[in-house]
Amino acid sequence: MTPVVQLDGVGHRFGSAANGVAAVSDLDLAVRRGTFTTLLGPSGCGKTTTLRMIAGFIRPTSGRILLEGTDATDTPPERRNIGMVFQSYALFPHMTLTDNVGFGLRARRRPAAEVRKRAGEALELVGLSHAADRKPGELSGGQQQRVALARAVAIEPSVLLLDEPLSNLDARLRVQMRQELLRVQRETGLTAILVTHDQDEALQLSDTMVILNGGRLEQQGDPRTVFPAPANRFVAQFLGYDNFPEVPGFGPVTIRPEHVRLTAAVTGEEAATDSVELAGTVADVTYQGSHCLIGVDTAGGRLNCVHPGDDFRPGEAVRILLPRHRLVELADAHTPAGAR
Ligand SMILES: Nc1ncnc2c1ncn2[C@@H]1O[C@H](COP(=O)(O)OP(=O)(O)OP(=O)(O)O)[C@@H](O)[C@H]1O
Repeated sequence: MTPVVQLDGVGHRFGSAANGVAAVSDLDLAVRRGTFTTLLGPSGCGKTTTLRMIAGFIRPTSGRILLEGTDATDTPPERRNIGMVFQSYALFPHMTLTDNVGFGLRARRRPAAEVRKRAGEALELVGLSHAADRKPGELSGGQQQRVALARAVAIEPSVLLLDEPLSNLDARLRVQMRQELLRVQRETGLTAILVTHDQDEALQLSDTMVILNGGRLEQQGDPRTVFPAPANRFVAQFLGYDNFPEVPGFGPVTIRPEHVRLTAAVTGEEAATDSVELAGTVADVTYQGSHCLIGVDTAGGRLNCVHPGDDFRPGEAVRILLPRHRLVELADAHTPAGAR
C-alpha cells in the first residue's frame, strides 16, 4: 500500500552551508494510512522541523517528500490537504466554535450547508456540540484544544499533524486528552503524526514511534518492539534504562532500574544461573514511599535500582542480581550525534 506520507533522504539546513545548522539529516520515513506515528526526541532534535516540512512550511534542502505517492516537495501548504493542531490552540477569539471549526471548509469554498453539517459533526466527535455557539474565550484549555482538533478533522485531511498539542495542559488533563486524541484518530481512521518529547505519550499513542537525535533517526518501530529492545545507548537512556554497567562476559548492555535485584551480601544464597551476580556498595538511598531508589557502586560502574523495601543504608555491601533475560545488549555503543 502506498504510504500516505513518505520522506526520502529528507534534510533541512538552516543558514548557509558553512555556518548553518543541520536541523534534520537524511531522514527516511513511510507513514501507513490510518496509523498514529509519533516523532519523539529531546529539545532541538528536529521534530518540529520535520513536521513543518511535511506541512510545507519549510522546504527540505535535500531529499523529497511524497504525499499519497506523489512528489509534493514543492507543493505549497494550502494545496497539501493537511490538518494541523498546535501547542497554542490558534483559534479565532471573535468566532463561535461552529465558525472556528468550519473555517477550513469555508476557505475551501464548500457550500454553507455542508460547512454547517461537517462543523457540527466534528464538534460532536470531540464532545462539544452543546457549546457550538460559544466563543473560545468561554472554554477551558482542554476544551479549546478539542475545538482545534475538531477544526483540523473537519476538513477530512489526508494527514493530521499535531505539534505538541497537549503540552500546555496540566498533567491530569494531558493524560485524559491523550485518550481522547487516540479515540478521535481511531474513530475517524485518520493518519496522524504527532510531535512530542514525552516518551509516555509516545508509548501510549503510537503505532510507530520515530526517535530522533541531532536531526537523525535513532530507531523506529512499534512501542512494544522498541521499548524492550532499544538499539543503542541514546534510545535506552531516553526511554529510562538508566544503567549501563560493565558486565563480565557481555558487550555493551543496559538494564532498567526496576529489573535490578539487591540482596544483603551475607545471605549466602546461591546465585541463580539465570542471573548475573555483581558485588557492590550502596551509595545512596532515596525514599519514595512504595519503594526506594538505590544507587550502588560496582567495579563496572554505578547501578540504579528500584527496590521494594527500605532495608538498605549507604555504605552497606550488597549482592546485585541482574536477570539475564532483562539484560538488553546494545547493537552499538552510542556515538554522540555531533561526532558523526
Ligand atoms: N528558524 C530557525 N533558524 C535557525 N535554526 C533553527 C530554526 N528553527 C530551528 N532551528 C534549529 O534546528 C534544530 C532543530 O529544531 P526543531 O525546532 O526542529 O527541534 P525540536 O526537536 O522540535 O525542538 P523542541 O522540542 O525544542 O521544539 C535546533 O538546533 C534549532 O535550534
